[in-house]
Amino acid sequence: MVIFCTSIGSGRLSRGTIVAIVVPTIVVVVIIIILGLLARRLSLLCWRKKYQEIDFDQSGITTVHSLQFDFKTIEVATDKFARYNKLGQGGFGEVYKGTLTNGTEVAVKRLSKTSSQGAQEFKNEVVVVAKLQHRNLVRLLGFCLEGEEKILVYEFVPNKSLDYFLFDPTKRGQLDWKQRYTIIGGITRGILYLHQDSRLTIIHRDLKASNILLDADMNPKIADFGMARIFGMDQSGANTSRIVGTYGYMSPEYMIHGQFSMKSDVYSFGVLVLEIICGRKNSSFQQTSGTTVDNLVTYAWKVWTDGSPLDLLDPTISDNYQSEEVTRCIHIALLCVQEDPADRPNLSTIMSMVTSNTFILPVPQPPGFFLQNRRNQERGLDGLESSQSTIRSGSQSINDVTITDLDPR
Ligand SMILES: Nc1ncnc2c1ncn2[C@@H]1O[C@H](COP(=O)(O)OP(=O)(O)OP(=O)(O)O)[C@@H](O)[C@H]1O
Repeated sequence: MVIFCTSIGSGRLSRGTIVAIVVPTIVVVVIIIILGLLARRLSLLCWRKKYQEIDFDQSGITTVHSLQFDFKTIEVATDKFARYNKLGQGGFGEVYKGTLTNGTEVAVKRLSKTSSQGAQEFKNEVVVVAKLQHRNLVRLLGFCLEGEEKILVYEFVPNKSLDYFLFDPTKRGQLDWKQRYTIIGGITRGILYLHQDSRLTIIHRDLKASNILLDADMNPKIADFGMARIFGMDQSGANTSRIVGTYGYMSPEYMIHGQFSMKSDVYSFGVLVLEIICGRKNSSFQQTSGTTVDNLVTYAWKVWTDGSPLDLLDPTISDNYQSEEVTRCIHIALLCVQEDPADRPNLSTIMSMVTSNTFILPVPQPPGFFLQNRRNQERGLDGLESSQSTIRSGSQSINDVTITDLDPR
């Protein structure tokens, strides 16, 4: 450049030479500037796209694409659904543990192939359910839909389910009262979110100990809350001719008349709380005194009215509990299992009852199945509520039972 300038200054370069050098230089500089501007514009565009995606997410629009896993990814994660990865088998299909390539552990639910629901509807439901986020709910991370395969991918919850501890004679000793009380609080928060705090009203319809998973710190996470939606099981009304749920946890009006509502979930919650307190399964609970045989709910009512509620407490819980807390939980459970759904508290009231010891609890009315149970005993139908089997409706059912099949009257 110095030579070039000196040459011009000394007048040694011809006009043609100057043009031949300067013009290409200017062209190159202009091209560099244009490319720089383009690059800047491009990065701005990318940034805006990213921003819009985040914004979309916050406004409630999640793309189906972002939730979709391809079958190959699932196969790799589960080592082709290897037996050693199998976590268990539920009414909807088999569940496997998987590890994604980024190290995230997932639970993969391979749904039975008989669902009648269409692919688009299935995807829509997954998008809706994946939006539900609460620390006491098992998070649905995505799905896979390829050929006949319908797969749901959940966050992996490491400590198995509540029934695994609660109903095992040795393991239930690992759950002290403090933990059980925390678990009751967490389940309450989870159902409150499903019923009232999310943008949807979700009635679980199958609340039970095996659907409560425990995380690394033994905090409860409700599982399977979206299954009914995902399967599109006759969900639109408050009455159904088909019943899904598990005997023993189902409210009388739901089991007998097919009427489900948030109050039928409240009933199941009440049964679950009683199980957590006594460490025994509702379905196998039998307490005989004289000629009467009580199930868990009727026994809880009996000890309550006798003024000895602590008789219900799991004997593996030694002295390390506050009797007012236990009594209060039994009281709340009895309010939840009352015969008339209108008498049962809603979840926000239950939340206040569980968290505040100054909240005045009303006097409970007799529980559902209390009178029913007495009638059944007289008529030799006692085993009716003792089966723990799950009932599913729809084409994927294992026990497709209609109301008339169940009506004990
Ligand atoms: N997200 C998860 N993380 C870890 N384990 C899970 C997860 N989801 C399910 N499991 C385990 O997989 C097994 C089967 O679960 P699934 O929910 O399909 O059936 P279930 O609750 O046992 O029965 P049902 O279908 O009658 O409700 C259970 O042992 C459960 O603990």
